[in-house]
Amino acid sequence: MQVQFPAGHTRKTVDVDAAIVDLDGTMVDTIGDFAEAITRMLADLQLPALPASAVEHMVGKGTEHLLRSVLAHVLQHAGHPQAERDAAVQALFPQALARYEHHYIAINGQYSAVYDGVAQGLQALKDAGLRLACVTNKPMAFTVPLLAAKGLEGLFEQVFGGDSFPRKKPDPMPLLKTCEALGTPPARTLMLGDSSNDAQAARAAGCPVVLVSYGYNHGQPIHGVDADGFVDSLVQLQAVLALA
Ligand SMILES: O=C(O)COP(=O)(O)O
Ligand SMILES: [Mg+2]
Repeated sequence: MQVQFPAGHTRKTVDVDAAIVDLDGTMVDTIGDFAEAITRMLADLQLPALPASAVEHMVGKGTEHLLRSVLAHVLQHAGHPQAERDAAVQALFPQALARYEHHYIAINGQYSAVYDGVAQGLQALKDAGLRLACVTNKPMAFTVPLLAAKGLEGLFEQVFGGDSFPRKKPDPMPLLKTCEALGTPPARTLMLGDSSNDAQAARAAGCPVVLVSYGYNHGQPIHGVDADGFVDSLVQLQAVLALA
């Protein structure tokens, strides 16, 4: 299958055999799940609540990064002096992680929704002969039940989470290991994601990359990210990908 990258970018066409698809912000809008698990965790630790709007900017780099960002934000707004904040985050982290994991597993998928066009767009790729893998920074214990709850698990030959390999996106390792598992060369394996994390991992791995415009990009405009193309819905991939 050939990918014709959309106009407005350096136009090029590449042949691809597979696609690696990100989860949070690309397939499922999970901010509600993150916000709910964080709210319950902070209540357990008797810390002030975090506005849901702050969560979106902290998602995408895995659980540890998320919880450290949440704790630092909450302590800062509680007037905790900067000099002591890192030590306080460090001290609170183990309990925060345990309570967060407990709550996340309990509510996983209940406050989240599959974006429009995801199932249809990915099924069209499969029907055109592309092999599909899911690669997320979300831990596997959250990823597998979420894909199942949203009816997406059957689309993927391989699923890897943030704890599947020693390094997470934006490191290229998860994409390179997935290409190995699929048996497809990186240059013929398209990355579909929603953030600079996905794009940087793809560039470093040598994978072509298309980003969705609707996800979470750490609070930055997505069109500023170095990528080969952008789509507003995964159904638009049908126009971007030409059957070869
Ligand atoms: O950071 C996370 O938990 C998940 O992020 P991703 O699915 O966008 O990789
Ligand atoms: Mg994402």
